[in-house]
Amino acid sequence: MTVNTLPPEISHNSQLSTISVFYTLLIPALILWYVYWRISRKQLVELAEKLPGPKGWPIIGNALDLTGTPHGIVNITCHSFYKKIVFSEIFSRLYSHTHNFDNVMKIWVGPKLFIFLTDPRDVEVILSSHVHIDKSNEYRLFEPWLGNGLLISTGQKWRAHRKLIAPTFHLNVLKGFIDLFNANSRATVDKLHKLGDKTFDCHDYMSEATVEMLLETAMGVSKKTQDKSGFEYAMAVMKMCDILHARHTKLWLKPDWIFKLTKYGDIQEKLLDVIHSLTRKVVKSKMEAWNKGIRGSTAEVPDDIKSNQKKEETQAKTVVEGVSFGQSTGLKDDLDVEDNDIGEKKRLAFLDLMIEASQNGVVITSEEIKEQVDTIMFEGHDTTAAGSSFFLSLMASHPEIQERVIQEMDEIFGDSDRPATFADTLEMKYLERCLLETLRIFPPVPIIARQLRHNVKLASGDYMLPAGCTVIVATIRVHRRPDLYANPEQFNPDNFLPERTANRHYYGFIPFSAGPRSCVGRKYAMLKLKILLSTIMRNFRIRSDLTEKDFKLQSDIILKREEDNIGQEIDEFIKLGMFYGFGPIDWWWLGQQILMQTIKLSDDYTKDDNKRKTVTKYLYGKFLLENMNNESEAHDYLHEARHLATGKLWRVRELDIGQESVFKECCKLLYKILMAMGKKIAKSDPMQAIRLYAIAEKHAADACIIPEQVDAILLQGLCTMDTGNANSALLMFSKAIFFCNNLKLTEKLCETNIYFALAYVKVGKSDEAVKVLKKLLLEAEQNNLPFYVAQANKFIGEYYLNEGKPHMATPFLMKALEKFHELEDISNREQTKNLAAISAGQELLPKYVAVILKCNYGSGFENVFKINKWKDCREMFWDDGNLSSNDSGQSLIDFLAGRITMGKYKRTVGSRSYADFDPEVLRLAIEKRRKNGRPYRKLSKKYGISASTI
Ligand code: HEM
Repeated sequence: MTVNTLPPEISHNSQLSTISVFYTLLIPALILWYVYWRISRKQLVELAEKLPGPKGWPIIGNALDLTGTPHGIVNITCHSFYKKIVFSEIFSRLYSHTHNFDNVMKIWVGPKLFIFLTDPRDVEVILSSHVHIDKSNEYRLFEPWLGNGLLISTGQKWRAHRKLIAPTFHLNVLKGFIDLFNANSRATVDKLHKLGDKTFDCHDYMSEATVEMLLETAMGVSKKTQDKSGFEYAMAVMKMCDILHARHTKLWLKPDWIFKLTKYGDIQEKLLDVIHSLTRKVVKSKMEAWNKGIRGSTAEVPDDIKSNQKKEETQAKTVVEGVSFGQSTGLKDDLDVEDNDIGEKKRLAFLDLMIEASQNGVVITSEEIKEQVDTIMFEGHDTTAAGSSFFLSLMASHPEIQERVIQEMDEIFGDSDRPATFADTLEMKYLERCLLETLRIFPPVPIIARQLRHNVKLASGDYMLPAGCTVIVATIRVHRRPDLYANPEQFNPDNFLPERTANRHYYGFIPFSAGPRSCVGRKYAMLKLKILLSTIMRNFRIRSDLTEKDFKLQSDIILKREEDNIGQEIDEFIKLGMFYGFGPIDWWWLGQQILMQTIKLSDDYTKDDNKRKTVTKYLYGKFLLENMNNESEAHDYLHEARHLATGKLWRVRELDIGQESVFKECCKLLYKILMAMGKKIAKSDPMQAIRLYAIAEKHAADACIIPEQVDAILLQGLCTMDTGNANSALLMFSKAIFFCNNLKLTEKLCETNIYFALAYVKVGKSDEAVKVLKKLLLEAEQNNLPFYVAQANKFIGEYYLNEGKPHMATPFLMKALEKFHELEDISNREQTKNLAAISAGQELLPKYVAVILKCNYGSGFENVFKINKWKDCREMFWDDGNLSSNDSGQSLIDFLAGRITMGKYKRTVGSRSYADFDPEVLRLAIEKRRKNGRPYRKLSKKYGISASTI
């Protein structure tokens, strides 16, 4: 041991000096690193200095602009039109910076240089190039999810796979999907009808619909391939996007090793499990169909929709150009190749083609297929879900425009509810303009990032972008340029009148990007959106309490609308309810009122997948149980909360509740309630108690509380024994033993073994019981569990006593007595003392009787007392003690009385039972007779000891 002999102030000073040495070394090290970095990246730094951008700090640059909450709200005013748009904090900071710089803006985030482009001429330089196709490092975070799929890959791999995949989204392939688009759109409308007049978040429904359509079309499998709806997958994708967004904005989360140590790492793993399990199922199911010779989608199309297929096929040669399918007028890419360029073989849908390619050669491996399926599932669903949700929101906030869309639908379809055909989609001119305008004002992919390997000269001015920087094409800013769109912040479908689009720069509208790395799914997206949205508009009028200026945008990977205020309000209520209901102040009645109101408020709130509703019901159930002792009502609330939380990964930690998951917490409380209910009725109605314990057991298993699960099994076993079915009880106890052994629950194992032995006794297998007890004794001794050592000894002793082998019983009982005494377990100690006394007594009894028989006639009893006195306190055998006053005689009587009280161990001597002795009477009688000088004879006779024998 070392002793610090320095006085405290000296020790403190030495700590200070260590810290100051550290800083003295750190600061020059940082300066040196900075100088080295500037020299090694001289060209990058010099070219960057010529670019405009907001002022930053030394070393960290503008990194502070990227801190803050992605969901925090600030109001900003756009420079020219004074129209308020509410964006999230980071998003709005960057967005407003871009207004201060005309076409180009640079920011430094530590050593990383980002350059934002907003001029379509510059955007063209980057996007039309076959050289600048590398994605920026930020896309690396997608890798655990999307692998090296089309979105992320580069170089030869990207080129080869793009060539393979692009034709699978050719218009002629897409026309074959129309029936499925119609069928799924109808299914969505049916779901919406069921909601009646309720307000709901359309994004959830759009997400589910787009996932299911992708599965049935591009993947060619039935949506029934997965057990659950597309909703679960869509929610997992949304949460994954939140995590990726957090990693983009919280710089310390970027290194993988730190990320994995955080809660985000854990959550990501679980989400990827949900996502990848769907992909695996999809590929497996398609592979099986392929091996059976089935090509095309295996999804079923209802008959009334199928009937249009023939008519559609005759229109297959229609060639469509222009904005109808998302491309700017005049631009062509690899998706726009003519029909004749596509051989019959290439006109397979996406996953069919992938599987064929993997079987016919080395073009693509099965791992690569999985990566591409993940990529298409993500890119194809979240983007269209966002686009369609924005469309519906805008319809609601512009009723006059909505009416024009509905009017167009009436003109095309009249009163018929027939499914839409491809020709119909070409007729939907106004809806199409509304859709394009939606994608302009709220582009689902708001920015595109590329890594530059070479210097690039810009077209808009005398600027050079240095190799090594990240270029960001700020689509959302390009789309809101006043020189391209009059009143750019205004939703105006006429921006896409043919005469206006014809005069606009090709790269002034790029929701799907453009050039060689443009979106492969743009035609697919447009066709699907037209069918889905037209079906909805033919069935509903959309209303919303929000106007466009209330929209809050989330600076996410995919642009989305922020959560509304109701969710936040419920969160606040929950916190208040918890504070008053469970807090330190005794205001539970206020807590109860708040929780009851929160239940009402959250009952109709379904857009968070019922999370808040579930949490509130859970809290109220807990309140009723803990504060009101109202088990049955608490049970109902908790049961409902548990049901709603089943299969959900909700962490209630965000709401400061601090449990692992609502589901598990509900199960724990339900377990408690059912066990308590069971115990209350176990005596009067053991059958019902068994049922309650069985449900409690299931809850304990769900909550992963195994010792509690074992308790529930033990109680089932005990009740089963009470019903006289000891054989079933044995089975239950062996189940409990199995759990205890597996999980090394030694103490529980000991307890269970005691019940196990008891059940053996009940079925008449006492020898088995004693084997179990001996094993238990060993186990308890090895694990130093004195209570179970005592219990085992006691029961083994009792067993031998019952067997009529007191000489074997006594050592065990004496050991048990000693242990209970040490443990100060009074009740067990007293019981064991009696047993030990009986056992020892039984051992000695024949000897006592023999001695009495040997004693002479007149003093038989006196001698018995003397023997006993000698046994207890080693008094001289020949000393004539005073029987009436000392306790030696009393101890014999007690001994006899002990046997009498223990009843079950009673033995008879001669013709009389010891049970007939009244110790007090006996003592007084002996005393009296002795004093009268007529000792013992009659008394002996009275108590059945015959005079002749004596
Ligand atoms: C409204 C709907 C959609 C929008 C706004 C959209 C937008 C975009 C954008 C802007 C890019 C370029 C991203 C970048 O370079 O960082 C892109 C790429 C991509 N999109 Fe889409 N997309 C949509 C729908 C779809 C659909 C439905 C699919 C598939 C079925 C799809 C598949 C892809 C793929 C695979 C890429 C990567 C292409 C490559 O790098 O070669 N997208 N999308």
